[in-house]
Formats: sequence, C-alpha cells, structure tokens
Amino acid sequence: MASLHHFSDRLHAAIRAKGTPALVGIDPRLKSLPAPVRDAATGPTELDRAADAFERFGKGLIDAVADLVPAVKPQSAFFEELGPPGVAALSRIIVHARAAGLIVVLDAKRGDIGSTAGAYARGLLGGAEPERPDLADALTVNPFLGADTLEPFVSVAKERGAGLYVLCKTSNPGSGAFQGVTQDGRSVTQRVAAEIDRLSQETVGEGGYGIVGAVVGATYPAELAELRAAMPSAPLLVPGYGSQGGTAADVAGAFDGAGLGALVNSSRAVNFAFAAEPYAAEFGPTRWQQASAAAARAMVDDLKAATS
Ligand SMILES: O=c1ccn([C@@H]2O[C@H](COP(=O)(O)O)[C@@H](O)[C@H]2O)c(=O)[nH]1
Repeated sequence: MASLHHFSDRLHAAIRAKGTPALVGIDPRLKSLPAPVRDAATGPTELDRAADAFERFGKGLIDAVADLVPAVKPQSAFFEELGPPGVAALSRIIVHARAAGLIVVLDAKRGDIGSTAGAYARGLLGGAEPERPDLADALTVNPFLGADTLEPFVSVAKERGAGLYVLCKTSNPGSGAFQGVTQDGRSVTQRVAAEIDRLSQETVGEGGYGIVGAVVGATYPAELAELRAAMPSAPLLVPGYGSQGGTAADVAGAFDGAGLGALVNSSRAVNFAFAAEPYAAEFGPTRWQQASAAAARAMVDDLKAATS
C-alpha cells in the first residue's frame, strides 16, 4: 500500500478516489464575488469585511466542489493583499479544505537564499511542531535563486510528508523571456527540469512519483509533453486550462499511461461561473455554488478525454 506520509502517494490516492486530476483554484477578487457573499460579510474595517467575504466564498466553493475533485489551490496573493485578516482567512480556508478530505496546494511561489528559504518552508509547510491542520499539503516554489535554495524546501517537505511544485515553464505569454534563454543548447526551463527530475527521483514513493514536481503551463502543450518525458517521476501542476485558453487536448501530454502524474488547475472559470455563460442564465449570483459545481463537473468530464 502507498504511504500516506508521502505527498505523491496521497495525491494519487485522492485522484483515483475522485477519478479526476481536476484542481480547483481559490482565487477570490472582491469585485467579482457573488453579491450575496459580499453582502453577508461583516467586520470592523473594510479589510476585515473583505477577508470575511473571501472566507465565506472560499469555504462555500470548497463545499460546492469537495465531492467532485481531489484538490484545491488557494492563491496566496489574493489573501496576502488584505493583510493579516486575509492571511487568517486563508488559514481557516485551508483547515476547511483539509477537513473536507481535499489535498491543498498553496500557490505562494516562494524562494530566497537558503537560510531564508528554510524559514519560508517551515512557515508554510510546518516546523518541528506536530502536524498543523492550517498548513497546506504542497507549496509552489520559485527556483530563480538556484538549486541550493530548493534544498531547505525539500528537507522540510520530506519531513512533513508535503509536496513542492517548482516553477518550470509558466503559463503566461511572456514566460519565454527568461525561462527560454538558452546556453549550450539547453534552456533555463530544461535546466530547472533536470534539477526537478533529480529531486523527484531522490524522493520517489511507492507509486513511482517524487515529492518534488513542476509547474508547467497548459498554454505550451508541446513543451508540456517534452517536460513530462524529461521528468518522468515529477508530479506536474498544470495551470492555464480554461480562462487562459488551455484545453483538454493541450494537457493530454501531462499524464502517464494510467492517467496520473498531473493536476490540471482552473480558477476563474470555476470561481465565477455564476457570472458567465453557460451558467449565468441558469444559476446567477444567488446560486453561485451550484454554478461552480456545474463548471467543475464540466471540467471533470472534459478532462476524461485527456486521461484515458
Ligand atoms: O504558470 C503559472 C503559475 C501559476 N498560475 C496561477 O494559477 C491560477 C490560474 O488561474 P485561472 O483563473 O485558471 O487562469 C492563478 O492563481 C495563477 O496565479 C498560473 O496561472 N500560471
């Protein structure tokens, strides 16, 4: 049996249980939240009220999709933007998601010199204290400072049974400007991939995948397939499906023969489904959770073609 202390083994058990690699992002923006959520929010200051709205929305979204998908990905930036009340709301959303049995990937894209990286790793994944329910199962990490700066994240993640997703080929239109720079025939992305491959092989679990994975955008399908082959034991986190234009066909190259090895993220298209067709007419802001569930269900169905 796969070890439940090993991130990829846990992740794959969750993917198998739900029958899908669909990952729902939690990316709240105050202006885009359904009016009933904004109206219900309370608090002494504007920031407190915004954080309360984010918390209601995040927990409501989790309740809407928990039976459908194996994992959620809160985007830390939106919570950090609100200061301490936002960060506290994020912690409670993580507790809620984990209590619902979901794997939580915190998208915070941290990275710094080694000694500081250790503090980020312990702060976001946990230190010497017993396991905390307010911390994520996995974290996104920025490798720009060099391979040595990944080590503290890896050692904390190993100890905590957590996972890491290292930025490798990001989904944004300008990702090639730095990541595509080539020296001696190898791009920065390929060099980062080689390091991820090494770290994933070093941390491989019973299911054949390591705890160190890669972020590779759905918006670059050819590179996605090449990078899958270059890092056979690295779990992939694939953003860019949905709102950024990535399709099920684009992400097909992310998976192994068993349909495992990757999570495909969609944030805005699921979060704000109530405000866009085809769901707006049927559901609207008062039934926003049903709209999000319908959008998540459509994503799950759509991805079946990519994984079979
Ligand atoms: O290369 C990357 C890395 C991270 N992201 C993040 O994923 C979501 C995508 O949101 P959508 O609404 O589905 O476009 C968001 O949190 C990004 O910060 C990414 O898009 N690309």
